[in-house]
Amino acid sequence: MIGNSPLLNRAIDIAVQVSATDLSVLITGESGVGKETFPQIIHQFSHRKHGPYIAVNCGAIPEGTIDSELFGHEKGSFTGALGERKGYFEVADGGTIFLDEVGELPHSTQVRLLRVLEAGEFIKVGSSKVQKTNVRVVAATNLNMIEATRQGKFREDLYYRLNTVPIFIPPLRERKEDIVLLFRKFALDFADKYRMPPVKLTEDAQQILSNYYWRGNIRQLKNIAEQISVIEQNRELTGSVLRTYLPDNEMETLPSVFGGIHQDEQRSFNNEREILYQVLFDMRKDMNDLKQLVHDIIIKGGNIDVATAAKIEEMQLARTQFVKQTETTIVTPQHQPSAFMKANGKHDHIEDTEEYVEETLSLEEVEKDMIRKALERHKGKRKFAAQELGISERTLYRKINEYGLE
Ligand SMILES: Nc1ncnc2c1ncn2[C@@H]1O[C@H](COP(=O)(O)OP(=O)(O)OP(=O)(O)O)[C@@H](O)[C@H]1O
Repeated sequence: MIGNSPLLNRAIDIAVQVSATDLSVLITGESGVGKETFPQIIHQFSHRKHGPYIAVNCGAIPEGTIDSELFGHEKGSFTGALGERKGYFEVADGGTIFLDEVGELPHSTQVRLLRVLEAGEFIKVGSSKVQKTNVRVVAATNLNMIEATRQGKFREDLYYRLNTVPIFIPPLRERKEDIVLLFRKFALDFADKYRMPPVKLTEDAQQILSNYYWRGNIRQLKNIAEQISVIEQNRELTGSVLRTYLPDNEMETLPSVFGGIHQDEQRSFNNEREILYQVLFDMRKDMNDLKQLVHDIIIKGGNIDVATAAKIEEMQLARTQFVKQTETTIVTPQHQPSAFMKANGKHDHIEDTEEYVEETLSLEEVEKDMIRKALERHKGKRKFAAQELGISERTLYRKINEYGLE
């Protein structure tokens, strides 16, 4: 865990102290501050460290199945319950369970959870037999739980039971001294991952980085460190280049405006950069697919069978469609050269693409497309898709529902 600010150290101290007890802990803090590391510290420093540790993202499990996931079910207790199943509370007996996004739990599950916390008892879905379990619960949320209890979304008794020991993880902007340290660590990690020299920050870039608002906290910082590590040729990052990576909606918190670029143009520039970034990743994937294809063809003695031919055609089609989408997205409706195009001297190209203007994709469509592709790339695994997209699993879950991508 990187960081040395007094507020972070205090949170770590509390986690270590409380680990020796079996008290419930509620970790709060904005999204992306690093809450997930704390239950692991608590588990590792506790007498339960040789027992199981199970992390559950309550916000990512559909309401209809969460009781069964947490507490198990009996055979035939609902359609599709073909066999008996153990829940996490049974499996984690003797260990620790981490309930992330605990504020998202439905009411029926809150009742069951309260019973486990108070009596160490639970009942499987479809059963009448009371079972015992000895599990330490650590929960986390980025919601205002007092407000949630006031609005009746979260049971007050459960909130106080969970909140026996509260640990607050401060947002990144309140531990400025950690920002450059974290960036260096991520720059080294990504240099290793992409086999490139690490990006280094000039003095003014360090200042800008430290004074930025970081609404998405460490997750956002990590995401930006990755973008920079992949895209920037010059491995010494200056303040003016860094600014182009920081979303403009938080730019007012920076000491000065961009070198003469208008806000709308900057917004458009940022959207385009994200799309180009996506193109780079897609191209890398295509390269790997191609290498695999060539390898398969060589193994088959140079013969291309029907399946391989179909795969090649599919790849060509996907690439043509993506290039077309990308082109239409970066053409502004008023036929104006965008900031990116100006910067790259591609003004002529825009005036030649009138027929594309009507097809311009909305940001929502682009977002939907990116989410669909990320899910495909990770074979439906939301955790990895969310990581690639730089959003939380809960946000991804919400967007999947919103866009009907199930
Ligand atoms: N101190 C740290 N040092 C290095 N990496 C960190 C640190 N804290 C967090 N991270 C990284 O930042 C990212 C976000 O952290 P994490 O998922 O724990 O945030 P969170 O507070 O649980 O967010 P959410 O509420 O959205 O689930 C992760 O990739 C994590 O590995």
